[in-house]
Amino acid sequence: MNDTLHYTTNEKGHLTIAGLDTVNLAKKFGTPVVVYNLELVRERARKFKDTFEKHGIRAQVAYASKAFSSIAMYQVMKEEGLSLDVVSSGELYTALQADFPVEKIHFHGNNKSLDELIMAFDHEIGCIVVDNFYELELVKELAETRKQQMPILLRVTPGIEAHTHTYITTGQQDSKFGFDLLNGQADEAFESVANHPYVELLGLHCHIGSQIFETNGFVAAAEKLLVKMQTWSEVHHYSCRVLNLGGGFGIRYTEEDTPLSPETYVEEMIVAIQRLSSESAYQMPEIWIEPGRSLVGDAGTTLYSIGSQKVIPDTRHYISVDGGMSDNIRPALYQARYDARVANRMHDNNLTTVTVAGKCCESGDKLIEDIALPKVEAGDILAVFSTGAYGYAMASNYNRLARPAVVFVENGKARLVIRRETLDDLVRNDLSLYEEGEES
Ligand SMILES: Cc1ncc(COP(=O)(O)O)c(C=O)c1O
Ligand SMILES: N[C@@H](CCCC[NH3+])C(=O)O
Repeated sequence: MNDTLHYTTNEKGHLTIAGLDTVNLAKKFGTPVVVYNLELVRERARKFKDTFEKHGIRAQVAYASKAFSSIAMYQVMKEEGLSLDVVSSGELYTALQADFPVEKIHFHGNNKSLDELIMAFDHEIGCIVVDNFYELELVKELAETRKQQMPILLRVTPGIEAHTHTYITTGQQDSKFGFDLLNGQADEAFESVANHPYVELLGLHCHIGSQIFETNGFVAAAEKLLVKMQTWSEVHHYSCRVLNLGGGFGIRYTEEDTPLSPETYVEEMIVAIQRLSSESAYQMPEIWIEPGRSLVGDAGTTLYSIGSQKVIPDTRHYISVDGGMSDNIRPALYQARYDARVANRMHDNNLTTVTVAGKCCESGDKLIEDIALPKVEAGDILAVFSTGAYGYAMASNYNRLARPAVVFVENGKARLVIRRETLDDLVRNDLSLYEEGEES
């Protein structure tokens, strides 16, 4: 992940992804289309996993599938031996459809419904990451009435603010997620569940935020959680065996981003946790992590067709594409920056500054402000990089735009893994006022 953004092109001056000509991909699958370089996804998955193995650390690397949830991506993660973090019955259902091993599924969320919890019990998933007292009581009740074992982690907020956009920090005290570690909530939760006959408390979980480029936040969080686990061990003679530090490992969207490699994040966590546990004579816990963005983010590229242009002299030159905030809400929501190239003009260095606009009826629907691109014409293909995480996953049908197609490329082959929505898909759940229907 340390290398600078690099693009591969072919003899036609076209951008390639995993050896395939993106202009051909756009022709074959239409635009917008999200293309995943699966080779990169697998490489990242292996680097996270192998680093733990190399150091002989018991670990689970769970793909945080909110970043991009699809049957095919779950199958890839299964092939790579990863675990899976799901946050809804929808993601759990997708995992079941992908035949993902249930014992490696971890269920997150700050407001899981009773039905969702029952689904988790029915399918005997690996663990529920309990977020609050209401959920804890539901889980205990279900486990008792069903006389069924359920492993859990307690999600805690360690009071650490990661250096990232405020909407995507989660570990600080004022957060909707988790039991507060400092004000006694975590202790209260522990006491209500430790030594429960059916609910097995595996350990603690925290997630300090997303798109983080340094390791000290993870180390500080590990320390806070370990100190708590050690206290419970001393006071209550209860040993937690799992320390889950969540996800949040940053990726490169533009040249300004400076991500660390998966090996660095993992190694620094291991060193810190080994040091902390040996200092406190606490047994070395299993380390679980939940990367989302860093597994699929920069492996994804969205190909758009360029349509209209508008030049406002001395002000701005807009070029518009056939998607926008409906397939990538991140620029509008977080002021996220992206990089792009004109896929069929990779060798054209006669650049001009433009703003890439989407096609939604919102002035704020700008995918990239002020980017240097060659002069373009209608029908050119714009490739926006690093759209693989929280792009398709957060897509909407705003303005009744259809969600794009998704394609995986690997070993010189492209495979459609999510069909483009059709106009019929868009009205599938609509009911006519004039048909016989349910009365209220
Ligand atoms: C609990 C939890 N785990 C993992 C993740 C994945 O984060 P990222 O995609 O930044 O790795 C998130 C999202 O931020 C999360 O809320
Ligand atoms: N959706 C956010 C990340 C939130 C992660 C979930 N806790 C993003 O696009 O960056």
